[in-house]
Amino acid sequence: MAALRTLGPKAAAALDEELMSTGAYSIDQLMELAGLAVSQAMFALSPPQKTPKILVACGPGNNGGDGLVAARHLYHFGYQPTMYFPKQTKNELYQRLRTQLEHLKVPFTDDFIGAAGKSDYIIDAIFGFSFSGEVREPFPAVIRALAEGEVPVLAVDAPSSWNIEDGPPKDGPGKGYNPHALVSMTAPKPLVKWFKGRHFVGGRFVSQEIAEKYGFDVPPYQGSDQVVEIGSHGERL
Ligand SMILES: NC(=O)C1=CN([C@@H]2O[C@H](COP(=O)(O)OP(=O)(O)OC[C@H]3O[C@@H](n4cnc5c(N)ncnc54)[C@H](O)[C@@H]3O)[C@@H](O)[C@H]2O)[C@H](O)CC1
Ligand SMILES: [K+]
Repeated sequence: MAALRTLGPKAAAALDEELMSTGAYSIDQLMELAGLAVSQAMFALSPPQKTPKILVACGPGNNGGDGLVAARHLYHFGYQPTMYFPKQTKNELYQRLRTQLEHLKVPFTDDFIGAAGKSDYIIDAIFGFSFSGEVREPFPAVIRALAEGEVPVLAVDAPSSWNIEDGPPKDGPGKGYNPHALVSMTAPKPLVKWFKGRHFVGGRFVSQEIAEKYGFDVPPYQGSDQVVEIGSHGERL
């Protein structure tokens, strides 16, 4: 069976714009569905009885927002999430997502490496389709730990530090980073050509008509699932 078609970074950003203008969605709604999909992918990989302690690393953009939402759902599923969210903006949405977690007594840490050593799984919600250039502080040490660590990682939309079109970096902190699992948002990005792990697609909010306009496929979601597992490179299973 043919692989699901990929969505490049420019088209992914344009799709987001369209969903939030003529599509009449708010960013809160899209992020809620994206984060719920991340939490369902985590549950499909390993339930809270097996891997209770999840470290969620959040970057400064919407990829990080997906991580904040996912952590709240994971808490309600019975996991014990811990947050690493070093670059916080004054953006009101992110402050609300943080407050929601604080009300659940979900801890925030500045010590990624220390927390990683005590975790059963890590969610990489650092950078998504708007990542470019060299990894800037404070993230190089975090990316290096993801690349070298033994704790399995679920990456949100992209393994952070990978070029969205050209895949894994040949040097720098992300060299050798190939996470255990990936959940692509809306559609796989071109970088999946180099991905080797378990692969899910989520973000169940796009019509066939919109998918055709942007040249990607709506994956075969089953029942009320927010994610569907596909092959590493986007093959339909
Ligand atoms: N339609 C969907 O599927 C949706 C996906 N969502 C998620 O949103 C991200 C894309 O979010 P965006 O805010 O555009 O950008 P990122 O989070 O990828 O990153 C921007 C953020 O990172 C900083 N940055 C960029 N490059 C670097 C660097 N080299 N070093 C350090 N920092 C860097 C930049 O300054 C910004 O602050 C997508 O992947 C999905 O996960 C939405 O949640 C909902 C709709
Ligand atoms: K990521």
